[in-house]
Amino acid sequence: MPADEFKEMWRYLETDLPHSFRFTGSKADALEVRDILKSRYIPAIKPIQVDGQPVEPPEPVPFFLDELVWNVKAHKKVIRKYPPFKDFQQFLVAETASGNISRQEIVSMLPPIFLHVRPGMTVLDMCAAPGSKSAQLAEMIHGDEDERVRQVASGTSLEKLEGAGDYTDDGRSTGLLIANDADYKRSHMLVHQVKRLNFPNLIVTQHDASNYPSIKLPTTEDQPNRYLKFDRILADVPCSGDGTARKNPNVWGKWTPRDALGLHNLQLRILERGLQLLKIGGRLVYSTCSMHPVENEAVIAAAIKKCGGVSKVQLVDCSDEMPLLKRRPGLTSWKVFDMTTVQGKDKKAHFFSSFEKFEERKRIFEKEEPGRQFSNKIYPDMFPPPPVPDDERIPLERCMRIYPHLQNTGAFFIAVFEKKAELTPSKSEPNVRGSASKSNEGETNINLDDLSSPRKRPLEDDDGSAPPRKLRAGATDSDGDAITNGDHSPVDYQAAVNNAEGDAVEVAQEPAGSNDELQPEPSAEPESDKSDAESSKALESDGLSKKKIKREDASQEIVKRGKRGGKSQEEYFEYLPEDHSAIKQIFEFFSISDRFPRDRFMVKNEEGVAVNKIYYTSKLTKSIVATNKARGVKFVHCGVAMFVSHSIKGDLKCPWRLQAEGIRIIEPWVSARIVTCNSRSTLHKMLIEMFPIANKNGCLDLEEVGEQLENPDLVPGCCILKVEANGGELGFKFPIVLPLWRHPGSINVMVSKEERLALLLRLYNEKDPKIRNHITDAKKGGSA
Ligand SMILES: C[S@@+](CC[C@H](N)C(=O)[O-])C[C@H]1O[C@@H](n2cnc3c(N)ncnc32)[C@H](O)[C@@H]1O
Repeated sequence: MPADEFKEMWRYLETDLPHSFRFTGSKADALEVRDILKSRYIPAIKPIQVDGQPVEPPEPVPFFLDELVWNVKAHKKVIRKYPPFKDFQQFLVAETASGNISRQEIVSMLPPIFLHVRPGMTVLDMCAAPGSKSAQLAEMIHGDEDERVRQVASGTSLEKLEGAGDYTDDGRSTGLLIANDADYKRSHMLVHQVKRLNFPNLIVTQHDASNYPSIKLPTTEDQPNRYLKFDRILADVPCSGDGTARKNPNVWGKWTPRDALGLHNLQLRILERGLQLLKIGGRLVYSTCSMHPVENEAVIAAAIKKCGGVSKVQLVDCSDEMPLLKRRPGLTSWKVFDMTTVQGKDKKAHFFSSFEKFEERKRIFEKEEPGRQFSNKIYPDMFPPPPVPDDERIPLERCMRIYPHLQNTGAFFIAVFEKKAELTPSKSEPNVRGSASKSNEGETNINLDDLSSPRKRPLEDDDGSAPPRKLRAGATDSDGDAITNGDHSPVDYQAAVNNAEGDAVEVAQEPAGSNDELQPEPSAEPESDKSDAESSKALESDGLSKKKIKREDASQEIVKRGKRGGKSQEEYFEYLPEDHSAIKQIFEFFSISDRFPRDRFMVKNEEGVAVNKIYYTSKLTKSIVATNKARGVKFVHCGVAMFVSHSIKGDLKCPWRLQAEGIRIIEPWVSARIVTCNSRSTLHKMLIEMFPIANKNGCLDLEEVGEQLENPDLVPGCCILKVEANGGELGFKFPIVLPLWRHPGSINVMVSKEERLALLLRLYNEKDPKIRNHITDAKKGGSA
């Protein structure tokens, strides 16, 4: 990078990163919420002036389509001070809670876009926690299936619906996302994040990605041993995180060159495993939030070499993709940087352009300065690949480097691969350890029994050290060396880089370092089953006490045990037979079409008893979970909660109610117990009232909803409250479907407080603090 540009980059690195967010969910929903931002909040913010100068209102980021990604540059003091900004902030918080907005760094949104995921594809996210990119991938697999299912269920033939992607499951996407993370706590953060998506084509696993198990597919007559290969793979690997310095200022104090040296091998093994698991013709994106070539181009070059060269895997030239995204080409030459000390002091930086030069310098030091030690993690493949004939050359310039100054973002590295042929296993395969073996087609078959053995930790590195767990948090030096680098000014750094080969450069005194984690993480608490608690509160609100359920949902117990032990615990995923009495009862009560599959319902207890909750998964999810759970694949999560059981006082024809999470999946196929609402004021009444509301013979007039409740066939139990898109006087563009509990003389809407607040704000711009407090403060007895 030219010196002037480097200074410019440094200037940006020293400034705060603008906040950014993305509209999420199905495209139609995302566009609607975006339009509320554009029509309600932006015009109110635009006239604000600070010290006579107009403020910068939130604005869409130009290289993302459809204005679905926005930047907020205004300072937080301004946001706190001015009411239109405060309103906007309230909207952001509410929509984030209800899953329509996701706060995410701009650069972090890029890797999934370069994957070109379409509905129907099988996708693996190898290092997925906390899950922001998994959410993007899930949305892409989902496509516009909500709309398609609606049309198919109302009689349109599937063939008539055009569009890219496989929706042959009666309008539903046939695709699958497997989101994986090696870390127990982080994998539960991931579950928390992806659960909000209510996406049945999703599995969360907890494995070391560098040894990711081969996933078996159900046997067929001619193919007894079939393994899943993925159409798309994201390897957003653990990295030293220097690209996040704007967001995580602690990077300045904690970063050391050894972070990258310690991570290179793990990154390489993860990438290699990803390329093995990829279909021929499939795409893999490798990404880091680091600018360090040892974690980036060096990993890319080494992986291609180990996989058999450019005839097997190619780097894709993406220069015509996202044309408005400013980027720099990948590096083709670089130096490897280490920092040495003697007894923790006398810090010196060394740069090497080849492994030979490094070894030479090491030998000199061994003789002349025996106390001074280099990292023992410098390997030949960390250096630029040597010159080769043109047809073997790896075009590293096709990698993409996003620097902070190019468009006021964090830094990121992205490389896109396409697999051209089965891989040639390299002789010294570094990513296959222990009992892994090679099949004929370059597939690594891992003996899962070995992996689950406590004696043989699959996460261990060559030297027995576990891979870094605190990722992007300036991975602690794997040599146990406590060095942190100094406060490099651009001049120091440049001087060091330009210095003669391997010569030591004194590095400025390090500032008082902070021991804070670099990246504040969301709560690492394992996910608890909130909706169960919600549902019991809802019932208590009826004055109906929940009978003691004899058995807890086993998964809750497991989560609690897991929390105590901090270790992975077994989860249960038991599918119910399609003629199970509970399924039969539910299908009859709600008059659910026979076209809706009955064989994909699952419970999460060891005995497979439908006692508390019934979950729904996609077909492929079911076949993968059922085929692999006994093979030792660690499934952490799958399934969308669809039915919840209540034992309440009084006779109920059907004790099962539809759960808010799953209602949109099944509603198009339901033809009984639907209550429609086309009045703004009635819907408003139902949303602001936390307690059961009486029908028109009682204290509140529920207009046409009240009339529907007069129908004697609508016996107590769960109903669906339905507001059609663009229906009646409402003018809402959203179709709304919510679970509604019908009591003998009253009803209540069964959604969480957060969702209720978000709906009121979105649909009615309801900001009345009395109403909001009434909902927020509702204790037991409210339906939220
Ligand atoms: C850069 S973060 C991933 C961020 C994530 N893709 C997102 O966008 O939210 C890297 C993740 O890799 C995980 N990790 C570290 N070592 C791993 C390994 N050997 N296998 C799988 N995951 C690993 C960490 O727990 C961490 O959550």
